[in-house]
Amino acid sequence: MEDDAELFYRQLPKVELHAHLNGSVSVATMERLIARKPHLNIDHSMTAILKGQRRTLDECFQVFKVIHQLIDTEEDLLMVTKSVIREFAEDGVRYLELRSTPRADSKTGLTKRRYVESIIEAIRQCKEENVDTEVRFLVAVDRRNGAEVAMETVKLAEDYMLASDGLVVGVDLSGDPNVGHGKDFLPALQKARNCGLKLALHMSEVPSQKEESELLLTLPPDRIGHGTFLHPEVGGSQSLVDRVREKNIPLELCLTSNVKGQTVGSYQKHHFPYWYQLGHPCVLCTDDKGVFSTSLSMEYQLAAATFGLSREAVWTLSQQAIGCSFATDAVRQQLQQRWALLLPEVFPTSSCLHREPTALQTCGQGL
Ligand SMILES: CNc1ncnc2c1ncn2[C@@H]1O[C@H](COP(=O)(O)O)[C@@H](O)[C@H]1O
Ligand SMILES: [Zn+2]
Repeated sequence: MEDDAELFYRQLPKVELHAHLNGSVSVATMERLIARKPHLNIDHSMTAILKGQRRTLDECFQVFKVIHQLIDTEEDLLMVTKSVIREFAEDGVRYLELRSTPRADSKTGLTKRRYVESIIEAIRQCKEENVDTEVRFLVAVDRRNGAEVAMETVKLAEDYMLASDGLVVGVDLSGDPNVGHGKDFLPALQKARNCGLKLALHMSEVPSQKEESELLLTLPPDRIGHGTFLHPEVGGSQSLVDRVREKNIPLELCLTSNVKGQTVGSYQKHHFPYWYQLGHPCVLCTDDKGVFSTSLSMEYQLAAATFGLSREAVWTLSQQAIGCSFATDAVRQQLQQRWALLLPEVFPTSSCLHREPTALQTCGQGL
């Protein structure tokens, strides 16, 4: 049975800005994939990290390798993408930016182009089927594949930005942070920027990336993934923090991912409050809801419980995420209207709407 808090967090309209497609596959969908490919001898313990379990970041990347074996045809991609979109919508996500690394597979005939097209097709089908969430796509550059592939990926993203009716909106830089150096990707990322693609870059996910982060900030990125080790208290620097603040670059923060992947020691030690207290734009995200066995509702609930956020503060947090999205102004406006309409539904009877004007002002902030 869903308790009152769970209901609140699920009903809360939410924006998901940091979700890797293949990391977001649910147990139910995994079951279907495993049944399709029994010869691979894969079981669930190899595709997800359950409650209370931890893995090193290295081990997390092994999990992705297993998942990639299960998703290697256009048909798999279409099915997986549609399921992931539906699950986010069921969890109350009303705007979703999915990201994924184009892969080719000579055994199945999958090409990088067909990879991207399958995802675009899934997004279109969900729209036709009235799945209640607006979806955009970021094409991911995997740092493990080097500079040349990064440039090809950006070209692919550029082509589909023009050929997808605005569904492809940006480029992500991700992959094992201990592999490769950001400087190798600067030309590709600069090219992406110049042709109008937005940049969402994983930065300072591990402590050794300080110099790389300084370099990537010169672009600058439009959003930062994790940014776990940017601030001086954890070995980053004040000048990094100052630059992120000057440019007002939103942070995509993924609590469960960071704790389960052991880049952060505990929920209490997460960098969310550091940035939140500065009034810096922070967006709660899942990263890999399948691999880390989480949902965006759970992430909001966890952040509220760990850092003592009121429901009004949680509402403001979810609403501010609209402004951090890569959607057009028109879509952002529609989302703002949607949030305004949903406010009384999420805060019934005892809501801030019915309280003293001061509470109303706090609650309606930015509407
Ligand atoms: C845990 N923290 C993380 N840090 C860096 N990159 C990550 C990641 N989680 C996922 N990815 C990136 O996303 C890919 C899986 O989705 P796609 O196959 O692209 O859909 C991973 O292989 C990795 O490159
Ligand atoms: Zn990520």
